[in-house]
Amino acid sequence: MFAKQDYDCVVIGAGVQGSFTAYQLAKHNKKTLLLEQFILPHTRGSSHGQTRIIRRAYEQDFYTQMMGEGYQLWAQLEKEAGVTLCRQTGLLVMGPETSGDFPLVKNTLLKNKVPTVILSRDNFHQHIPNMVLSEGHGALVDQTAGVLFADRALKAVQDQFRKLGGVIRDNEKVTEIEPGPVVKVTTSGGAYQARNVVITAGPWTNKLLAHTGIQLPLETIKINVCYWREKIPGTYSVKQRFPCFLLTECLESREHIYGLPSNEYPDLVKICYHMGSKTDPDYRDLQTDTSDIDILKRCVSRCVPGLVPEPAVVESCMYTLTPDRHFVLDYHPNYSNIVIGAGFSGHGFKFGPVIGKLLRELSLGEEPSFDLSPFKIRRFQSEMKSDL
Ligand SMILES: Cc1cc2nc3c(=O)[nH]c(=O)nc-3n(C[C@H](O)[C@H](O)[C@H](O)COP(=O)(O)OP(=O)(O)OC[C@H]3O[C@@H](n4cnc5c(N)ncnc54)[C@H](O)[C@@H]3O)c2cc1C
Ligand SMILES: O=C(O)[C@@H]1CCCCN1
Repeated sequence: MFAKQDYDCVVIGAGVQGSFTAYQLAKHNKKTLLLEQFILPHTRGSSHGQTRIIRRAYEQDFYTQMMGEGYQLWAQLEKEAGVTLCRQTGLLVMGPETSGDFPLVKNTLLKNKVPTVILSRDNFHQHIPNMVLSEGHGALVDQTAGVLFADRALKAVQDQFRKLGGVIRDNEKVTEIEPGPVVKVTTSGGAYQARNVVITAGPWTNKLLAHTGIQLPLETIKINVCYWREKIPGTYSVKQRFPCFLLTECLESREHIYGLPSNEYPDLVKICYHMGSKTDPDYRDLQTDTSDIDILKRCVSRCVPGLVPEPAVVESCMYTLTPDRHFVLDYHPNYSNIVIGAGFSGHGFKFGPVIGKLLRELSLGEEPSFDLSPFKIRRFQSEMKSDL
């Protein structure tokens, strides 16, 4: 057996949430180990890829308010690391004007005084050329929104963590967790113990929680990340100040469809369906359902006519969904020195710096900076009777 190495805190999983949590713990002078099953960087979880949307446009006040601090913390990391991680583009939100999510988002933005432009049918084309606003749909722009450079951000926060004295061990899969006043963590390459453990294992969360006697109602789905070619190069480019966009629902779909201006791959616009089919994270590519791509083709053809309605590039990513699509940020129900950050339901990246801070606060027994009641495990009581 390996001799056990002592840490104040072990964080399991070096995606965006684990990396920011480890960074926050190291910043607070905790001797911290960040464990990752794959060699970094990797493309097997939820945090890889060039871009993500950052926005304050949400149906719920609590997310809009959390992002108030989110932007400040992203700017702080940019300053510390000396790299650009965000580019402001605005987010165009479109959807049925008086039902579903659109009026909720509009209300949250106005209530929280987020810089927002409400577009009318008359001035829509002047602001947003080459896109179609469907009959009965409203449109607005969250001006604070933009693109986050995801891969660059992950590297930046991991580098800062190391600079603070943190240790990252990649290519080490956690194979056992033994709860207790001191938690013992065994990996494929070593054995560690710590007063506190944080589990941020993304799609693998339930596989890890199995070692601690509980299962959460999480579902992992595969997302087909589609890039669509501009018929005329540059039409939807970030350089032309084309915004990110979010269709709350449309003729082709009741799920959200979202897009980012062409940027990371020349002349290709990323447009995805905010749903996918169930998958086991260890067998992601055996999930070959493409019904989402068929929906996207029809929607792109109608609403974004300057794109070739056939994806030129398809990459893969995963969401870990909770039943209500809100995160899990809580103590383990049976062990107060194990904290869980999971179920980011396809919208967690932008919150990375805030989640890191909140999980650090929970882990160190501090008062959380935001009300965490929407994120408690207790809300799943009916789904997980036997475990609670
Ligand atoms: C296509 C797509 C588009 C998205 N768009 C947006 C967006 O525009 N804006 C936004 O805010 N969010 C977006 N998201 C969501 C966001 O990317 C995720 O919420 C976030 O990346 C989740 O991070 P995580 O750290 O929880 O999970 P992961 O990134 O999956 O990290 C978990 C890590 O734990 C490791 N791990 C698991 N088990 C073990 C083990 N036993 N031992 C060691 N390590 C282990 C994994 O290998 C992995 O690296 C999108 C997601 C996808 C897939
Ligand atoms: O979190 C986001 O901002 C995007 C919006 C649409 C769905 C995917 N995630």
